[in-house]
Amino acid sequence: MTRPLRLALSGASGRMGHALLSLLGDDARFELVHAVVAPGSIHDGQPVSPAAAGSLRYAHDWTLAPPIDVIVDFSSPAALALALDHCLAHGTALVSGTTGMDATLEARLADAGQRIAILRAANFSLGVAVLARLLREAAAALPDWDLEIVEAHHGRKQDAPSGTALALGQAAAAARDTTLEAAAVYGREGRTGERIEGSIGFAVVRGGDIVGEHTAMLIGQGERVELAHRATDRSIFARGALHAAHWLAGRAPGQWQLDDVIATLR
Ligand SMILES: NC(=O)C1=CN([C@@H]2O[C@H](COP(=O)(O)OP(=O)(O)OC[C@H]3O[C@@H](n4cnc5c(N)ncnc54)[C@H](OP(=O)(O)O)[C@@H]3O)[C@@H](O)[C@H]2O)C=CC1
Ligand SMILES: O=C(O)C1=N[C@H](C(=O)O)C[C@H](O)C1
Repeated sequence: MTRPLRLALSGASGRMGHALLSLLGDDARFELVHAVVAPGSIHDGQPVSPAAAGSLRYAHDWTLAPPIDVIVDFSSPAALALALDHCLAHGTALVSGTTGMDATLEARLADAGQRIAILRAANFSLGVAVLARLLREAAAALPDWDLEIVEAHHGRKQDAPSGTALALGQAAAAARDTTLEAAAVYGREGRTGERIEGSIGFAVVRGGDIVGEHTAMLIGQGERVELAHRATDRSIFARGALHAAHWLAGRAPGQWQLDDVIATLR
């Protein structure tokens, strides 16, 4: 029998950390060996909860981490940068769902694929992967229709638009032979003038406990196509990330995609 993969969590005390820990308790594919929280966190040094690994306690950095096969990161850009340092120093595989990075960290992450196996996704749900495919097809089939992307999340979310909304926008832009940099319009206010032809508009809703909702509206004259996904439970993201971690550990260096993982599930 093969031994379980040694898995570490970055962002272990967060909403996604909790969802991952809940699944890891029953997942024989993994042994949780390290669980990182923010420096100064009330969780630092406390027993990991829900208890996934006996006496394991939350840690505030990677210095005392044991050998790790794969890090799963749902945290913040600052925490992801530290997890990436650890992966590069030890050749460890990295699965990350963190969103809201600046261009410098984006460039470091893109470069990391030359040295480690890395898989990033703004959304680890199967439904959003299918939504992206449908949107690519619709955006190409209806090239002149206006495209607006509306997303809604809980009030504690730190970044906007969501990583998923941006990824959907990128997918649609590519299907129309343009880029998000060229086409995006983020929010509208005051005397905006007419809609810019060919633009992709983003609108953001924040409130309460919304897990994550994305709607792409393709708006024509006298008709409209809406493609929507609503997440109601974070376990969908956690399950997707653990599938990805199991698939990624031990792979050759590279920038791997969630679609690579999904292809093997068929
Ligand atoms: N790709 C996907 O499918 C999904 C992606 N996400 C993304 O995952 C990320 C986390 O989301 P969520 O769990 O809701 O966020 P939370 O705010 O609930 O949790 C953030 C976690 O990161 C830790 N953290 C924050 N800053 C640091 C730091 N500087 N060093 C070390 N640890 C740090 C926090 O520790 P502490 O508690 O101690 O402060 C906490 O454990 C976000 O970017 C979100 O957009 C979310 C859901 C799905
Ligand atoms: O912060 C969240 O909660 C989520 N973030 C991701 C994003 O920014 O797209 C994915 C999901 O919608 C939940």
